Order: sequence, then structure tokens, then C-alpha cells
Amino acid sequence: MPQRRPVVISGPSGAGKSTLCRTFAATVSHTTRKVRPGEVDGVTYYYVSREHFESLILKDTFVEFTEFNGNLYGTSKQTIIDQSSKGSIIVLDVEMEGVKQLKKEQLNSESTINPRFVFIKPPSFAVLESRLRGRGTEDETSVQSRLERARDELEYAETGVHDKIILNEDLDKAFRELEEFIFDGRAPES
Ligand SMILES: Nc1ncnc2c1ncn2[C@@H]1O[C@H](COP(=O)(O)OP(=O)(O)OP(=O)(O)O)[C@@H](O)[C@H]1O
Repeated sequence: MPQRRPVVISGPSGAGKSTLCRTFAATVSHTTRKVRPGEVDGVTYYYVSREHFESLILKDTFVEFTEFNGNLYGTSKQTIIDQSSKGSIIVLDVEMEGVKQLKKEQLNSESTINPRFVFIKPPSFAVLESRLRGRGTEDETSVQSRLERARDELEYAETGVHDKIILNEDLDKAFRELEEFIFDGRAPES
């Protein structure tokens, strides 16, 4: 079975990563954050306690992990292995620290992951803020810390580390661009 390179999606919180990735088989990350209404363990995330997450870090379980707003998030190596063995294209949704860790891992001669990096860019800071508020999932402190972080994410993207930057203004257009990039011009396997 041909193995395609994993695609790493990043971008500020509220830029539209989850919305755009909904139809792709994104990897399921681990998190210590609380389950939001409508989320399902093992589908949206693997929800674990901080103690459990920390024990997994010590066991070198994660290809990348980060702490955000007091919660830990990480992608386990096993998730990637399981998904590639099914022949799926792996889509990882990570934030800037995760991108940096994956970039570092890519330089390692033993690395087997070798992903391609996409950045989802909001049309403007004001639109990002209104999407984040409009989503209705964050309290004011969380909105503020996400916006603060968004500045770093946007600055990091300016350095040209990503293989592709997709402007998420018109959702359908952004989705088509992402699909084209993920499947690299080839039709998705049915
Ligand atoms: N192109 C778009 N036009 C209008 N609204 C959009 C667009 N893309 C996403 N949204 C809306 O913006 C909000 C934020 O999107 P989403 O939750 O996908 O962001 P995210 O990047 O996954 O954030 P997080 O990193 O916090 O999970 C959602 O309410 C979504 O419906």
C-alpha cells in the first residue's frame, strides 16, 4: 500500500482547523482538558487525567505534545502508526509548539514521519476574534490567551516554515485548497 506523507495542519485557535479537517480522518490526540458537550472519548480526543498524561510523556508515547491554557495535548506515535497501516493519509492538527517539535523530529535521520506542513490563516485578527467568540466555547480569559497566542502563530508563519498557507476566508474555497494539498493533486482513495 503506498504510504503518503502525513499532513500537519496548524494555525491560531479559531482559524478554522477543525472545521476544515472535519471530513478528513484526523488523528485522535490525547488531552487533559474537559470534554465539551457533543465530544466523544476516542473520537474527538482521548481524555486522560494529568497523571496519566505525564506517565505517557515519560514512556515517550508522544511525537509532539504541548501545554495550553493549563491543559496538555499530544499526538501519540501509536495513533500515527495505526492510521498509516490502514492506508489513510494522516492529518495532524497541532499548534505552533507541535510544529516546532515535528520539524525537529524531521531533521532526525531515524525519523519516519516526514510530514508536510499547512498553515490555516484567518482573514484578519478581527475576524479571528469574532469567530472565536462566535464559537461560544471559551470564557473571556481563554479568548484573550488564544488571541495572544495567535499573534505568535501568525508571526511564526511569516518565517516561511510551512509548505502551504491557506487563507480561510471562504470556507468552500479553503476546503478545496486543503483537499488539493492533502491529496497532492491525486484523487482521494475510495
Ligand atoms: N471560513 C469560515 N467562515 C466563517 N466561519 C468560519 C470559517 N471557518 C471556521 N469558521 C467558524 O469559526 C469558528 C472557529 O473554527 P474552529 O473551531 O474550526 O477553529 P480551530 O482552528 O479548530 O480552533 P481550535 O484550535 O481552538 O480548536 C467556528 O465556530 C467555525 O464554525
